[in-house]
Amino acid sequence: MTEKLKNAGTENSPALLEMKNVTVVRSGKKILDSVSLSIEKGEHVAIIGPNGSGKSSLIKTLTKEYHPLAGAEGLVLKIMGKETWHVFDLRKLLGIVSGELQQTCCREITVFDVILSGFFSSIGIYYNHKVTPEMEARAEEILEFLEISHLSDRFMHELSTGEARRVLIGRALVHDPQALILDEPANSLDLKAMHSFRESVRKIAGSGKNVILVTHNLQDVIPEISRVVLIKEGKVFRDGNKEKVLTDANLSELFSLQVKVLEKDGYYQAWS
Ligand SMILES: Nc1ncnc2c1ncn2[C@@H]1O[C@H](COP(=O)(O)OP(=O)(O)OP(=O)(O)O)[C@@H](O)[C@H]1O
Repeated sequence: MTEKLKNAGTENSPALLEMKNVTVVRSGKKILDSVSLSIEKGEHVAIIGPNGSGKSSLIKTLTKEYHPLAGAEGLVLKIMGKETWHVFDLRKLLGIVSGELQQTCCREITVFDVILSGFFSSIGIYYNHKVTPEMEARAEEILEFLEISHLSDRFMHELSTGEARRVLIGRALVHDPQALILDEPANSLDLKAMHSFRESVRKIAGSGKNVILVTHNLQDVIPEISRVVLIKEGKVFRDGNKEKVLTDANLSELFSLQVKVLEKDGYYQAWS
C-alpha cells in the first residue's frame, strides 16, 4: 500500500477522495478493477490512459453514476471523508466539465443562463427556477474571473468549442466547488483556444481548489499538476510524481506503443 493511501486525510481534514479496492462491473465486464486511489484536498492530479482504459468510468464512480461492486474485501469509497452523499450535494462539491455536457449545452441558451443553471443542476433556466440577485452577481463574478464577460449574451450553439468549454467551467464554478474535474477538456481546441483554456484552468488551480484532469493527451497537463495517475485496462498502472511517472518506458507500456516523452517549460508532449 502506498504512503498516500495509508495517510488519506485526517479526521479534521479529510481527503477529497479515498478509494480502496473499487471494482465496477457493467454489462458483465470489469471496467474498474480493484482501484485504490487517494487524492488530498487541494491536490492537482492528472488521470491519463488510452481510450477505453476506464478514466470516465472512474469519474462516473465518484459522481455516483456508477456503483462499486458491493462486498469486495476492504472496499472504501469516501469523498471528503463521507461514504454517503446526496447527488445534489455531491454536484456542489465536484464541478465537472465533460464533452458530453458540452453536447447537451450546445443549444439556443445564453451563456449567462448556462452559468446560472449550474445552481439548479439544469441546462438553462426554467419557470420553476428562482434566480436570486446573489446568483446573478455570482454568475457575473465568474464571467469576469474567466475573462468571458463579453460572451454573456451570446447563444451557446453560436460559440466556438473553446469558448463553450470555458463557459462550462463557469457553470461548474457557481457553487464554489472544492474540485474541478475536467474530462478530456482540450479535445478539438486549436492552439489559441487551448492556450486560453489552460490559462483559465491554471487560474483555478491557483485558487486552492483541486484540479483533476482526465485525459489521454499529455499536452493537457498544466504545470500546476504535480501528480499523475496512469490507468490501464481499468487498473491503476502507475501513480506518483509527474516527472517520475511520465517516462518513455511508462508511456510506451501504457499505450502498447514505442512512445517518446518530451518536456518543455513545464509542459509535456508524447511522440510515437
Ligand atoms: N455503461 C457501460 N456499459 C458497458 N460498458 C461500459 C459502460 N461504461 C463504460 N464501459 C466500458 O468500459 C470501458 C472503459 O470505458 P471508459 O469510458 O471509462 O473509458 P475511457 O478511458 O474514458 O475512454 P475514452 O478515452 O475513450 O473516453 C470501455 O471498454 C467501455 O466500453
